[in-house]
Amino acid sequence: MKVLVLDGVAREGLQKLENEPGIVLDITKTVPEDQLIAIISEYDAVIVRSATKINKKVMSYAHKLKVIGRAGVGVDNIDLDEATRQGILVVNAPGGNTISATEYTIAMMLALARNIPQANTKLKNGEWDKKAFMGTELCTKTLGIIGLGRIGSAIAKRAQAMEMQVVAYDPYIAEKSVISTDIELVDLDELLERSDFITIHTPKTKSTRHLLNTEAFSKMKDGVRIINCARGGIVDETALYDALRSGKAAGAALDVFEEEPLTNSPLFELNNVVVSPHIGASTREAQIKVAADVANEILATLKGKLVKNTVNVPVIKHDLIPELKPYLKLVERMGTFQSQMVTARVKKIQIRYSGDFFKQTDTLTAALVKGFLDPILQENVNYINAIVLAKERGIVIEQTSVSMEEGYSNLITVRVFEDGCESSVSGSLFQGKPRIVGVNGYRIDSVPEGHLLIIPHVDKPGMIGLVGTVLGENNINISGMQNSRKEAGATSMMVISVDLAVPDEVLAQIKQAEAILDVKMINF
Ligand SMILES: NC(=O)c1ccc[n+]([C@@H]2O[C@H](COP(=O)([O-])OP(=O)(O)OC[C@H]3O[C@@H](n4cnc5c(N)ncnc54)[C@H](O)[C@@H]3O)[C@@H](O)[C@H]2O)c1
Ligand SMILES: O=C(O)CC[C@@H](O)C(=O)O
Repeated sequence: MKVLVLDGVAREGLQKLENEPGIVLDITKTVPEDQLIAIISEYDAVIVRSATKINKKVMSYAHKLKVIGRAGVGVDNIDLDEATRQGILVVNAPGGNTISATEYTIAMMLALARNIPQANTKLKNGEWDKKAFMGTELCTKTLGIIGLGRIGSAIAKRAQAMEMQVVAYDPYIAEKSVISTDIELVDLDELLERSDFITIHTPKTKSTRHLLNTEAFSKMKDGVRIINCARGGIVDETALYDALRSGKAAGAALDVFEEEPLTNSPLFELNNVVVSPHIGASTREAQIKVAADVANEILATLKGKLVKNTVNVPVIKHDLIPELKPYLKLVERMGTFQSQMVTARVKKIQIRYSGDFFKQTDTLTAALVKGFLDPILQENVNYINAIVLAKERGIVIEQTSVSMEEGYSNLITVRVFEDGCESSVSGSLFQGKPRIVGVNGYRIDSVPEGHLLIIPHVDKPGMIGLVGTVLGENNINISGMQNSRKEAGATSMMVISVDLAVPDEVLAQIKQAEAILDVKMINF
């Protein structure tokens, strides 16, 4: 397996990956896109910081790529939709640089309040100018934090230690009680109206792009100071420039920009703007932590283990992995079972989870759909792209969860709706091992391994013997057999485990027998 490491990711953090037998690490600086395209096809994994763009074009050359690792939080340099479409896992290292980015933001706020960079430059240019640098205290001032996640809440703690009043806007935090009681959660307009300093700590998304635009600036206090150490483009740079020129804003500190790298901007001409080249996470500690975190994720992915910090598939909590693993196997097998039962165009797959599935039903559904599509598609289907591929084929995926039922502590039932018909399979675990416990409403108990024959037939004497004889004559050994009926004399369901795949002509021989309604062979 080959891993390409770009953008100067800290080597000290990569030791685990480097020492892993069977993994070759190529570590290099940021390379231009044409060079990346020329080499990317060799690699199973790539690790980047924020400089390299892993876009659709790069991915179209990345034939072996299984995982993209981001040594940091923001993944806006990676085309997530395309990665998902191609079944490439994207992982990141979200916590490793929180403290560094937090401390840097506080440093920027102080630099802004006290004109430290400007005073430094003037004195080094030979001017002792005490009068030019009248600053402002932070104590008692109101800090507005937009985005109260890892960094936003760490900023709040530090700002409170400096006796600032903290207000915050984060529409995804519902309860005041989940955060520090001293942080006042307000709506955006109130934050804009009340804050002396505004700092942004959201990702860049459709809803945060140009969140601070001309209209937002018009609602702010005169003399407001803006800090953006999150992502360029959350502040509209033109609107900011106008606010600084008009005196509406007294200053801005920016670590991030709409276009990066950036060496020339009207903002750089303004004396009350402090800038830096996206270095909020640039400390040795943070870089070693994010490199080590992402290396662990890459290693887990390449070794086929479950991964914690996934960006484009639902996250599985590490401590749930042992519990979840047998269910993942079960649902994948159930999906494979169902795709081989299909006789007409599939319209909908409906999954019903009864019992406690650790709130991981999205992951289980992805595994089930993977199992369903895998036998019928040429392209690589995995947990990442399975749902997207199903939707592209017009298949509706529905899932519901209910509490325990039917005597099973955990039961999963999949119904597949086809043009004019439907079929179902139920599964559960027995002593930690997957079992098929129902087919089209018939109770059975079969191990989903090897080959299963599914034979609905009229409930009358001699049917089991008939099928057993045909299989025996063709030297096919039966390793398990179940027969189930709903009522006497109606239809029964025979489920037979066989040691070998049954040839088509033998299936046809069984099928033509009187009272046999159908024969399907399911291969796992
Ligand atoms: N300058 C740097 O070098 C540097 C370093 C680390 C992180 N970052 C950036 O800092 C930002 C925050 O990182 P984090 O680790 O705290 O992320 P996080 O995911 O922990 O927190 C983000 C918060 O933003 C909130 N949010 C999302 N959309 C919002 C909206 N429309 N309005 C208000 N709040 C919204 C979320 O609810 C969440 O609480 C990210 O953009 C990250 O890329 C920059
Ligand atoms: O890696 C970097 O240099 C930037 C990191 C930061 O922007 C992040 O989102 O984690």
